[in-house]
Amino acid sequence: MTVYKALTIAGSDSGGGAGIQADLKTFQELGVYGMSALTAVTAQNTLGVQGVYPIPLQGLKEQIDAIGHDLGTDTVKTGMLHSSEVIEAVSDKIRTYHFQNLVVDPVMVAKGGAKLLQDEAVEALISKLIPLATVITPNIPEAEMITQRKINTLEDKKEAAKQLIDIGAQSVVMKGGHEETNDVVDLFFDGYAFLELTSPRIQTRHTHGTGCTFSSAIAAELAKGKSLTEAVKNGKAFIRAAIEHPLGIGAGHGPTNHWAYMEQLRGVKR
Ligand SMILES: Nc1ncnc2c1ncn2[C@@H]1O[C@H](COP(=O)(O)OP(=O)(O)O)[C@@H](O)[C@H]1O
Ligand SMILES: Cc1ncc(COP(=O)(O)O)c(N)n1
Repeated sequence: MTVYKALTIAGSDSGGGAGIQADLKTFQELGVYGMSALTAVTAQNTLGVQGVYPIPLQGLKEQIDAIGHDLGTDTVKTGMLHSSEVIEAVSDKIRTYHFQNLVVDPVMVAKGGAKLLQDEAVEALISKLIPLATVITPNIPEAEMITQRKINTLEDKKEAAKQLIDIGAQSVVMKGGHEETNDVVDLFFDGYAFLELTSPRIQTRHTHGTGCTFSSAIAAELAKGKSLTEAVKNGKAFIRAAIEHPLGIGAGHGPTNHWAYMEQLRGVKR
């Protein structure tokens, strides 16, 4: 049996909708063996983030070493990295172990407004991590922060995507969840051609962890050897199903449904 492996380097969400919990659920659903290196523990639920507790840097490094020395991985996904020290340590480890297929979700702010990345860490993201990325998956505010340009039109999105490639990413998916259009358009750019991934905008408040889930689905598909374009298309199908069939739990921004995509493929009704 071939076992495909994926490592998430991200924060813990006690509420289970975002962070490493969302990542590991997504890996599992897509048939990939999930591993994790925790950057921080958050006390969090559908109402917001109540606390952020960074893991000591040495503890984070040892978690990645533990995987690098023994199990190895077919893909790495990064989420909440919190500080420039963490970004530098993670970039060093990725280079040391020659980890392939890096999906960088440049998490900055939680849906409720809590800061998950310190402002001064954006510089480290640009100089250390983005140049290693196979694909980077910013939402519009994150892309604006990294490129220092306002993004309003499709042309703006394309220019920002080109800038992210110039910084060193191999490809970009600029996510359209934060726009106000009828359809959600995620723009994929591999440095050569643009591909618009369009789906109807679902009217829902249950969007906690959408970015984490989407980037993990892409990472899982890359681990299985799918091409970048296939991985991004399948990732979009995974998150679309997860948003379309929310679990309806929690009083605030509830989690997405990580079972929905595979249940849809298997024709299962919950
Ligand atoms: N209301 C929605 N309807 C359909 N798809 C959505 C919706 N909101 C987000 N998505 C999808 O979820 C993924 C994450 O998008 P986005 O919300 O922009 O990222 P983030 O969670 O990082 O802020 C994207 O693939 C986007 O297309
Ligand atoms: C630990 C952690 N990591 C990431 C997010 C971002 O979530 P989203 O995917 O909704 O942007 C979060 N709320 N908590």
